[in-house]
Amino acid sequence: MDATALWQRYQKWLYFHEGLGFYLDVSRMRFDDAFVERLQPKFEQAFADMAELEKGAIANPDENRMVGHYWLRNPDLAPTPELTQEIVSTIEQIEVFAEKVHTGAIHPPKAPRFTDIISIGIGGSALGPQFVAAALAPDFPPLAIHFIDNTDPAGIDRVLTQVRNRLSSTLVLVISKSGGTPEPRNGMAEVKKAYAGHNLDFANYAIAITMPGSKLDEQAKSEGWLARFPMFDWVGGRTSELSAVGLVPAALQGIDIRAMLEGAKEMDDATRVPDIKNNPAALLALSWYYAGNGKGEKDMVVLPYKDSLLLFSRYLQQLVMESLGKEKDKTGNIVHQGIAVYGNKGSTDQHAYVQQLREGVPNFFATFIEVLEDRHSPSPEIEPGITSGDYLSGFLQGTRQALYENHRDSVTVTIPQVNSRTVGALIALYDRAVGLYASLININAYHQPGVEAGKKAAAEILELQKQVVEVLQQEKTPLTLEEVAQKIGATDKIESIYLILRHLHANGRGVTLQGNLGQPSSLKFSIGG
Ligand SMILES: O=P(O)(O)OC[C@H]1O[C@H](O)[C@H](O)[C@@H](O)[C@@H]1O
Repeated sequence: MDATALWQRYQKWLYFHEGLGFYLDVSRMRFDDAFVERLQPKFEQAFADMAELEKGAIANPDENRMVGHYWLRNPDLAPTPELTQEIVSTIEQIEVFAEKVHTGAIHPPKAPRFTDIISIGIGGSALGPQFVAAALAPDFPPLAIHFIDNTDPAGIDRVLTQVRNRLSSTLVLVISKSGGTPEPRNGMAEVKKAYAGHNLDFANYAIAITMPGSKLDEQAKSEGWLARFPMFDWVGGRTSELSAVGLVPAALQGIDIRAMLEGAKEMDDATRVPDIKNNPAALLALSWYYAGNGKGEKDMVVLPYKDSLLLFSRYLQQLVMESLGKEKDKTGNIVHQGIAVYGNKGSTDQHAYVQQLREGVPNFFATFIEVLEDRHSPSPEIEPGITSGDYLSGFLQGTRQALYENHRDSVTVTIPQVNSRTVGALIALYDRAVGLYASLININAYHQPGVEAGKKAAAEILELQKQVVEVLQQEKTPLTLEEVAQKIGATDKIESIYLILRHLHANGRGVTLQGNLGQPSSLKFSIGG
């Protein structure tokens, strides 16, 4: 396509939202009108599915749940007045609480103000708060946030070390929808011990964000924690940023949560329009379908040209891959769907893997995120007439062009600046794009059956560990792996037993071994003695 035709195509497909100052350019995806025509019936179905979902249909039948994250930013849409009230009052509660923490009306027992937050959560209970903190927290927030999003002891130590001198003025958010996920449970248990070690009563510092009645909720209630905020059954973890999960940490950091909700609501209104060309989420879903042939054949590389949006790709990774990565479609056919998502930021990534994008395996399409405002103040010139921001902008254009010339397609999302409204809008845009795309390919985007397998296997390993330790504690003489396995009747688990013992040995857990480390079958293990 020559330059004139491409410019025509650019203008033909450019989407602009005036209220948000938001643009979407899909001109560099090479679909033609016939393709759009062909997808039209699927889109009609997708728009209808979304309308049903928003009205409160059981859109997640496998878990028998409604899917209501859109109601969070427009509570009047909720299917019952009770739900509307619940949403409205939770937001008010969050604002009042944050205000009291900021003014010192709520303060730690031995200090006038809270200074820091340790936020404990994983998956959807971490990625949104992390993304939003990096994108929107002021340079000097009223409370500085630190995340524990794993059960890695060294990671936990790192956070506890960062706040070691301020533990007595550090709030702890424990965020878990289910209230039973092992990682945050472990993080909480360790942090609680750290507070006890400093003679601080954890309950005076701890806040639970979880479904009412969950294990975590019960614990918070019985121990009299500082506060509890509800997470609703009908909000999935990966779409929970605009529920208490994201709003509590954001409000505490001084982020304008009303503006985030407003931006999301405006984008929800725009993406409800049942017309592909005038609906930015539909244009994204169309582009994804085109790129990957409706089968995820191409990966989505997300490249925001703005440091503060670095974590957007990670946030999207869960949203897209956990929602779309499914073995079966809704009819039960084996489909192995999904779209792989990765990326960090431009122009940084141009000096890392963009070489492969331009010349290597053509197994991706790019999503550029452009921010029009370089910085809040005027930029100095670093060459006559040229600023650093001009470079950033030039690099984005250059990479988009270089990829296109080599038959690598891209979409470009443009926002005027990174602020609470535009971040809310981005979250809503992708929520809807995922929902629409899921309808196009006929899968349930709102469950995650595959996650359970790993959890179950891990639980079995921990059970096996207890048995292994018990056997070795009873034995007087060192045992080989085979002997251990035989004694517990698990000869098929010999490799697991080896890995368990190697880990215990490396951590001074009383396991001694003799033999050749490079030949596991030569090893003999004992405990104590
Ligand atoms: O918030 P939680 O219930 O602790 O869940 C945390 C995360 O873990 C699960 O394994 C799910 O796959 C995620 O969708 C979820 O966000």
